[in-house]
Amino acid sequence: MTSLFDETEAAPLSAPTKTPAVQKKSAPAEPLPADSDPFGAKAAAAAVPPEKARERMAELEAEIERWSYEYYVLDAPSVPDAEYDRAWNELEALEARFPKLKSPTSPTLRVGGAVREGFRKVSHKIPMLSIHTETDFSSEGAKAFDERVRHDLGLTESDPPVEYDCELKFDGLALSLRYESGVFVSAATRGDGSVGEDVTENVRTIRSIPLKLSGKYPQVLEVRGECIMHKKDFEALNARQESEGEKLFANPRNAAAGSLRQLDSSITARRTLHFYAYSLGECSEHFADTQSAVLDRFESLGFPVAKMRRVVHGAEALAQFHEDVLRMRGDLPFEIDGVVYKVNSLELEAELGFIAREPRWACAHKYPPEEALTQVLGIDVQVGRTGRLTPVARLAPVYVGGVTVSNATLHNEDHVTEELDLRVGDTVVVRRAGDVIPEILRVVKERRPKDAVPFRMPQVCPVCGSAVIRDEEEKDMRCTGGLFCPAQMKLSIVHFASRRAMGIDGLGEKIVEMLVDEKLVETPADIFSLKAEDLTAPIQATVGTPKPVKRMGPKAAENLLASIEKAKSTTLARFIYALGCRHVGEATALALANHFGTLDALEGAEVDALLTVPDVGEVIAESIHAFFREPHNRTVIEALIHAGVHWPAVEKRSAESLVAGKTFVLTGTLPTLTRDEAKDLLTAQGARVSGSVSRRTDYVVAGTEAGSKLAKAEELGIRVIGEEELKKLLAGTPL
Ligand SMILES: NC(=O)c1ccc[n+]([C@@H]2O[C@H](COP(=O)([O-])OP(=O)(O)OC[C@H]3O[C@@H](n4cnc5c(N)ncnc54)[C@H](O)[C@@H]3O)[C@@H](O)[C@H]2O)c1
Ligand SMILES: [Zn+2]
Repeated sequence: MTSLFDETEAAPLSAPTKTPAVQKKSAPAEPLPADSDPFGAKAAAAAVPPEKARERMAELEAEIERWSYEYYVLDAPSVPDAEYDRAWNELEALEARFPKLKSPTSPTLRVGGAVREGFRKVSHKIPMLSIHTETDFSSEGAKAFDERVRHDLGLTESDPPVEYDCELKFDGLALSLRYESGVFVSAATRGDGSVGEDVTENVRTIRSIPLKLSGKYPQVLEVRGECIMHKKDFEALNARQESEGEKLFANPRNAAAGSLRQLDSSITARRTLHFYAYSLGECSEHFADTQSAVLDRFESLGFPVAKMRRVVHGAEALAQFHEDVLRMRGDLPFEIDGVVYKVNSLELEAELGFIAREPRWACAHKYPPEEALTQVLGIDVQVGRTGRLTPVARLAPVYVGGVTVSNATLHNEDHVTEELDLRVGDTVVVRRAGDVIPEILRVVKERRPKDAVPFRMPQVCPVCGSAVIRDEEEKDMRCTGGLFCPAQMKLSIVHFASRRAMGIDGLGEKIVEMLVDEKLVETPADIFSLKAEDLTAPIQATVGTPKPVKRMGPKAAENLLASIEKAKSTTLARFIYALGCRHVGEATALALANHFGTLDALEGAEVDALLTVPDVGEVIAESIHAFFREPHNRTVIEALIHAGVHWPAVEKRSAESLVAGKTFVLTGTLPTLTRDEAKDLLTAQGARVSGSVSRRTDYVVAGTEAGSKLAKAEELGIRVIGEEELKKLLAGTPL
């Protein structure tokens, strides 16, 4: 059982469901399986009637061209990668189905982007290619690649497994660094694969790139790798951009690309970029025999190479790497979108060669996308255990982060209306990374339907109908029906019964959970009408439970009833604290009791009157006022008093507290109060609490094991009191 006090509110988001293994062809809106066709792109391609194929292919080409331009040239994608990949996969599937219709300028034949104006062009003697992506996110992706390699190499089942080098697939942009006589001379982006942009001056500002090589190096050496921005640098950059009113970057990849492809290298210098080497370009001599040896040599020459890499044999070990990396993905300082498998022997690589834009000896095995597009069908409001109202977006089911997601939390009203400007009907980018609750990153405004409805938070609690107030400090809306609202009942009762509130021994979390679930207790007042039979009866057997379980043993029930009886006799301060009004801690409850003297006076107090109580500010006054204005709460309070809860009359005194302005020193262990609790109670009434005893000390409060402070007090003749006397002072009784 998770604790009732879990910080995370019980926003009962239906847990994302694992996608079914079988795909239902009839309903295209259904979530699609993670298998070979995660986005349904292939199914979509198969559904295109032949006479519509040409049109659809042209449409997809145009879309991909536009998105590529935004991504590679402007570094500002308008759609998540998954949306791009879906279009790409559909186009590829259509081209396979209708090879005659394939355009000679199809994006599937090209690598990446173009050279941005303003940059000098650089030709790559050895082209910088793309990598074939396995569309199957499961272990099948690794198997498919291994099978293809074995087939292409003409291997049979009796041949041994192929040796591979496994690496991370960095999500950044590819760079080629050129060294002559061991000195860095130039750097270029991939561009369209054969012509890239000269970014030499910008790359010089990346600290982890050596400007001079150490050890034995070839005369000419091109080191290729990925330029990336670490996650924390990305967040810092976006925070800075925001505070300066500049545009925000969609993700670390675009931030890295945007920072590197600056015409003014002083801007690049202000951004923290990193580089990881992963392949060899032009080289004036034999460099190594295997891909893993290439990386080892890069390392010894002073290049950063990712630690996480592995030489393995066969498909199963590839899949194992994929799985192992996924588990540590969240802990990496940078983003990856998958892993890369490469045939380790460079001789075999040469034998395998290339097709179109891709080498046949490597593949990218990606992870399910963490971002996807979907539509907001509605915004529901849920009530958490502390009464907080949380808007939750109901989404058209979408495959993201490896599961099908159908809702996302929206935090609070400002988040919906101001930060996101989200309306029902909007198309949004949803993100789900690791086990984190899905969230909406942004709205695709261009796709907003005309009739999209702005969101308003309800004025009453959707669970219990009590009034809702807004906590300006926390920007949260809360249900004020704390004593009545079923959503809050478990926590309310645990608090009500707690040691420092009504002090009902034996009414802990587990029992409260049972009492509320069994509907024996619906408000705190019901506690006082519990009977022994209620407590000892068997729990309603639910389907599947083998035998009925007793709610409680007879002895425990008897003890609980006795402590409930005893708790009826309390103090006004404890009672006020037990009501669990938001922001009213023990110290405030005591101040309220002393100030108003009776519950009636407190219940009837207006905000202005509440503000005159020491330590009660605007937020607390509003909260108290709203709490007692809520008729549901007053009904429960009446029922409590009717049940026999009572307290001795409080001697109404002037606002002047006996401890105000006095200096206290706390030492040793007090019987019931912790040091912090005692301190809070004192400071709430305007006392000072000091750490050391001096002539200016008025009282030393000593518990057991009091040490040197007690001795000092005696030496200086300062009054020493215990917890009982402290409580008397706090309650306004002179000693
Ligand atoms: N959102 C959009 O609008 C949009 C537009 C265009 C492209 N994209 C994204 O870009 C992808 C296609 O980009 P691509 O053609 O550059 O292919 P790619 O990024 O899928 O794979 C090739 C690239 O991987 C990188 N890489 C990272 N680690 C590597 C390693 N260890 N070894 C070798 N290479 C490594 C290199 O930069 C290489 O150029 C798409 O799948 C899509 O996700 C998105
Ligand atoms: Zn409520």
